[in-house]
Amino acid sequence: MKNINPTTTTAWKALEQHKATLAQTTIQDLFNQESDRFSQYSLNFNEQILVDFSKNNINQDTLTLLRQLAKECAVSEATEAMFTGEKINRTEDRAVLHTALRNRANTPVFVDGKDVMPEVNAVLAKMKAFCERVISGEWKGYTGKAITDVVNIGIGGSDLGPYMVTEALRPYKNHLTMHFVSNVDGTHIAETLKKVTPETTLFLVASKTFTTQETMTNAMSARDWFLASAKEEAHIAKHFAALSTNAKDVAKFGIDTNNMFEFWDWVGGRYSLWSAIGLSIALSIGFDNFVELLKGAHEMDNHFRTAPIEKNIPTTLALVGLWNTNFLGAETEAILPYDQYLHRFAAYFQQGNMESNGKYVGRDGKVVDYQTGPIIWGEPGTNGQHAFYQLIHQGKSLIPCDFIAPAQTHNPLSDHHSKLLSNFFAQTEALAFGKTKEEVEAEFVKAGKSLDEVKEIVPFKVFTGNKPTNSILLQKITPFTLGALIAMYEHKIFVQGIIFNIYSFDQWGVELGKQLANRILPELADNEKVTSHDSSTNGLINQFKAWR
Ligand SMILES: O=P(O)(O)OC[C@H]1O[C@@](O)(CO)[C@@H](O)[C@@H]1O
Repeated sequence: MKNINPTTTTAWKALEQHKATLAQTTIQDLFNQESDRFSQYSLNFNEQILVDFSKNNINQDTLTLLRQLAKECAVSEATEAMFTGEKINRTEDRAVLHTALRNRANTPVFVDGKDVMPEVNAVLAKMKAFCERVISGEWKGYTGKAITDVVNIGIGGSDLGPYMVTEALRPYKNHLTMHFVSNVDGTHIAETLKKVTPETTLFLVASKTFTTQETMTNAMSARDWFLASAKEEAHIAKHFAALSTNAKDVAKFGIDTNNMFEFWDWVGGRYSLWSAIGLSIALSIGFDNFVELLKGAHEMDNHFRTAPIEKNIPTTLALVGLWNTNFLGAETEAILPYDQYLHRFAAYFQQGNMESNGKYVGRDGKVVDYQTGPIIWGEPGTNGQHAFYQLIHQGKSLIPCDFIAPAQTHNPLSDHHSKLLSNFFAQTEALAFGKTKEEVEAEFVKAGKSLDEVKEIVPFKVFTGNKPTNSILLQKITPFTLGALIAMYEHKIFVQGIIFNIYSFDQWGVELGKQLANRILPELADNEKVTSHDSSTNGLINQFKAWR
């Protein structure tokens, strides 16, 4: 993979110049100039996902320069390197092949000279057989009863993806009740165990490394809780399975390695829902629907790998996003799904984006002098409208937003969906075009007010507009379209990471906190005064000890 500082490219310098030429142009101006702007600045995936990026402060020159930037930063070459198993995760010396997990074409994918597809397919077959046994009731617990509840114990990529997808695809779920435990706060496992019974509960211990403190602690507590009823360790095999790359520690924990669903070090945690980590998804919606999820992602992979840059959806979103952050100064991006089932979608891509591109050191080992990954946040619409949209509309921060909605709802109740979608359409219209002083005054006059009596309130009711948004309209949220949507965002993040010239697939930034927590943990074992830290940390620890 090449090592190119983007700011040294011709395109980046030209974009800096170009920014000045657009500085006085609003989104309203752009729409006035280009009557068919929607058709010029929207793309369609599989006749199932429409991506409208027209409500951004960009014109064709912007896109031309951004595409030139992608080319100068060798995005295509980096894409091929990823798909073909090159070890692009250099600091961990690993390939990055979440795409192989959903490679429904089954074309060979080589890592260290070995085609990984046979083992990928073997694990999928094992997952399928396991799901069929548990869902059908053939799999019995230690008292001979069928499983009714599944508890996924994991954190980060071993939790967020499975949780988000099972929630997003609730319309496809079967009789099994899914639970997700992640936080080491005892409340999380305690509240969950109140809802389940040992004899009908299956625990999935999901951990790529099988060493993560939170997951191991929760798994041990679940094991203790289970054995308090089941008594015999032999019964664990009927109620615990492991999703991991680490067979040694799985066996040490006491889980039968026949109940271990393996994946590999070339699967990043935040890209692992397509792997054995997705077992809870397959148990919840059935293996066939899980395959549909894989198929959707695979189709998006093919699109990303083959579509010309002008039609390439992930690349376009990456470039427009980079324009908003690195040239227009946005520091965050909001993901606003107008679909309650997608209530964990933004949270999922907080890890997906921020753990991938929240880096300050470039691939050359030097500190970069430009913005890298944006802060990702968001909540479902219309709730966000009653919480934080005030700032998006009239605040001083530039907050590009992705609005996502399904044309078809799974719950056609009364006129709910029309109201939801009317808000979805209205928000991007309001953010783009605002409301002028003249329009505000005209409304007051129409209501019988004189301009003199309203002149003080008018400024507060003016909306500048000119706020960039993308609108992503899905025909319907199905396993297939959800898989494509997730893969679309994965590849957007990948393209930005390549242009940022950073390594997107390691996460060294999560290590220091863990290291210091492991140092402090033994200090909490007694009530001795702590003096080994700075005065703040000492003070906090000692007050904790005094109060507990
Ligand atoms: O799956 P595991 O190995 O338990 O890791 C859980 C999560 O912890 C991390 O913060 C890495 O330490 C995430 O990258 C990862 O998804």
